[in-house]
Amino acid sequence: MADVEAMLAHWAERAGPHPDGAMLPPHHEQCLGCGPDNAHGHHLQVNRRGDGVAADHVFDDRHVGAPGVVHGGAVATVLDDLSGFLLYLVGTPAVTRQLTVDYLSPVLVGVTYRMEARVTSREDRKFFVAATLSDLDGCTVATSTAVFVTVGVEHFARHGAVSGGSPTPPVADDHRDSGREGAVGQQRG
Ligand SMILES: CCCCCCCCCCCC(=O)SCCNC(=O)CCNC(=O)[C@H](O)C(C)(C)COP(=O)(O)OP(=O)(O)OC[C@H]1O[C@@H](n2cnc3c(N)ncnc32)[C@H](O)[C@@H]1OP(=O)(O)O
Repeated sequence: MADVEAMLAHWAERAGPHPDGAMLPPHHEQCLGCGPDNAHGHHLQVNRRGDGVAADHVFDDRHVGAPGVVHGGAVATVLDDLSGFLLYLVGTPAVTRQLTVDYLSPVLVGVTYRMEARVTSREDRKFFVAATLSDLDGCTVATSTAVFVTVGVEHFARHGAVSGGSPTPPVADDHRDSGREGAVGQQRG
């Protein structure tokens, strides 16, 4: 197991509070959605906007599915990752338990899209999220809903380290966590 203390420090460094409009920190440097050091990543830059989060994003040739059209998995990746920035507003680490994407129109390579996500409700350790991906004319091309489940930072320490560079390879372990985990963060709203 990676160092839980290091993971706690990683979370504490990022947890905020973050004022309205502030750019939010990446989940970690190698994150596929937002990590600045992931050569294959989307490099999302996400800001707090009121009670939600927002980002502008341009998909490139690495993300293509049908010619000129962004792969649905890439669309799901950025919607998931953007939704995962809400944990900084909720105030606790959390992971996606379910993600549902509606693909309304083709998402195009090389076009700027505006993404927004917000928490729609909370219930015990779960929070429910809605997100949209729209073009700059305001036409929504994809939407998602997600269920996030709050976890303790030890959840992340089970499978690898978060400090910069290549992630530590996972240890042989149960792929599933045992029992319910407590969240460590302060609830902020
Ligand atoms: C250091 C910081 C770095 C911070 C880094 C943050 C990174 C974020 C990155 C972006 C997001 C990601 O990619 S996250 C990575 C992808 N996601 C994951 O790896 C999660 C994999 N899943 C798990 O590990 C596990 O399912 C847990 C730990 C989340 C929970 O396990 P569990 O305790 O056994 O519980 P489980 O059966 O899964 O159910 C959890 C609750 O969800 C409910 N539930 C399940 N599906 C639904 C549903 N469709 N609608 C309503 N509720 C649902 C269940 O009823 C239950 O409610 P109730 O009984 O409680 O009422």
